[in-house]
Amino acid sequence: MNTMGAAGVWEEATAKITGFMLTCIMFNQIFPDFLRRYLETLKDKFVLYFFPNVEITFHEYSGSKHKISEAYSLIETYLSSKSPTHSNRIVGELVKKRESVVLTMDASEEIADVFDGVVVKWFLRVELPSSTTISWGPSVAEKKSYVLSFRCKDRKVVTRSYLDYVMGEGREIAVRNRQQRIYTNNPSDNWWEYKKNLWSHAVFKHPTTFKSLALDPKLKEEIIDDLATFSTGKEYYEKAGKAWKRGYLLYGPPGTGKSTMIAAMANYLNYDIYDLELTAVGDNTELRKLASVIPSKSIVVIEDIDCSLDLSGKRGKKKESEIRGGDPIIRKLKEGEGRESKVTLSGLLNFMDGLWSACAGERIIVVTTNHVEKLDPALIRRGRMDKHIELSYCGYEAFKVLAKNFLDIDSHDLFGTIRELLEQRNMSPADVAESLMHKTLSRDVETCLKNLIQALKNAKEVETLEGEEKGCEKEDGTIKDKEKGCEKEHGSSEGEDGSSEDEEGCESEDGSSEDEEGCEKGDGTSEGEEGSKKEEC
Ligand SMILES: Nc1ncnc2c1ncn2[C@@H]1O[C@H](COP(=O)(O)OP(=O)(O)OP(=O)(O)O)[C@@H](O)[C@H]1O
Ligand SMILES: [Mg+2]
Repeated sequence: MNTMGAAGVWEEATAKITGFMLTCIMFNQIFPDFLRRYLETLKDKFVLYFFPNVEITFHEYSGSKHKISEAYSLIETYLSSKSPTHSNRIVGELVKKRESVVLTMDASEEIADVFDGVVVKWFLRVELPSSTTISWGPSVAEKKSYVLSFRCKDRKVVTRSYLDYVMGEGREIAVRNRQQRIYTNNPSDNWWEYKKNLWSHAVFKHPTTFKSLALDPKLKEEIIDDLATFSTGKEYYEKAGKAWKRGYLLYGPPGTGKSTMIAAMANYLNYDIYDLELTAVGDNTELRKLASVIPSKSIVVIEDIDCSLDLSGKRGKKKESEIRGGDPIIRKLKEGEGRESKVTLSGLLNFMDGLWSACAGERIIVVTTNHVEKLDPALIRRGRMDKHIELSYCGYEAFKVLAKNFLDIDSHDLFGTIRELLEQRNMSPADVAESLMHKTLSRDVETCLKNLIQALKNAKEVETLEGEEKGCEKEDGTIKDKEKGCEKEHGSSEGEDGSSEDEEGCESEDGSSEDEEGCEKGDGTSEGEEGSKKEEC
């Protein structure tokens, strides 16, 4: 009975479906277009009644798994301006300039927004890794996405106007609240670990500006002008068919302000700094990956490029004897540098040119070196390094800037003497700055100036010693005693009363005392022209 009944129901259902399909075919053939459209609208209303909301999802990472999606960041920034008044869980973050806390939604919280009378809701979805297997490595990063939901009937307004509005506002707020950042590349072994980021960053707060930079005023003016022309030159570069990028080569002896100038440039342009540590880059492919995620309005910095890699093709391996000798800490550091990098000169040239040509937006690359003559001409040719800037020893004009910075004075009776001494010898701005710094709470300006005079006189004396066949050699501001290995930097001898801080004897570069090597000083004091510092190596 039961079996018969089931068969009957089945037959009945089949007949009904067939009937329905035939009706649909007849409907399409018989009913006129306008009636069909009307019925379709009715169907839409029916769907809308039961499923009224549309959802659009913006994932944190889309496309490149190493780069946060621009839309996601802009939405995040936009939503930071919307106070999540009804949320119980809110995230706070300090932003620049306003120095105030901005509140944003936490995971799984909702923010409502109104645009042109249309109400929408934003929701932060965080998906934890679904894997239940036990892993000994670090956990896989969670996946975040912003979900925008709105009524189906508002689809046009949302997709055509609201989203554009959100992106535009996000951009503006980002510019207003931007915290300048300094990035450095993570070693590639850890790329999977650092939440997929190739670069890690810190907030960049460097007080240097062009005003406080001790530099010849003409050169300073020229550099500022160059940067301003570049940053406002979008149309010019487009018209000229040239990628909007500019390369600066900063070269000169240690302590002449190369790194300081980079900070001044970044502050002037309000750009982020991407400090590329070449020794941490495995090969050219990694270098390209790093380059591909650098956004516009960035300064890419390669410091001391001649020390990072041997770009002539040979790897920069330290001499065995260099590693064996010296301070144990320095030795450890030097050993650590041994990580083999396969970045080649051509890889680096591509990083500079290939990338820049391919990406839109302004970027600056700054390369610094103490030894410009060691660099391959291809690396520093115009077009790659468009502007070569030599930063040299402290001149009188640069000294005046330092005197203003450190002592807050524009003139002094001792300025004349200092001017003469500066003309006679080479002292880096770093050494001048050190001599000018207050060393006591009394903040006595005259003592500081006398310190500098003494340091300059001492430095001059050393040059005289060189002439007196003491066996010392001048090398980029460094005096070396070839026979005894006694090394001393120009201008490093200074103290409150002009006495040398180096009372025990000469110090080697790594800070180890070399008294035992036979380096001996009379009384350890610097006595200026008359009582000359007695130094016997
Ligand atoms: N031109 C300058 N103007 C102001 N301060 C300077 C200048 N040059 C050097 N200094 C001071 O000296 C210190 C060292 O300078 P900086 O690190 O910029 O030198 P550098 O040329 O990068 O040296 P290195 O070649 O060793 O990297 C800075 O902290 C800064 O205070
Ligand atoms: Mg430097």
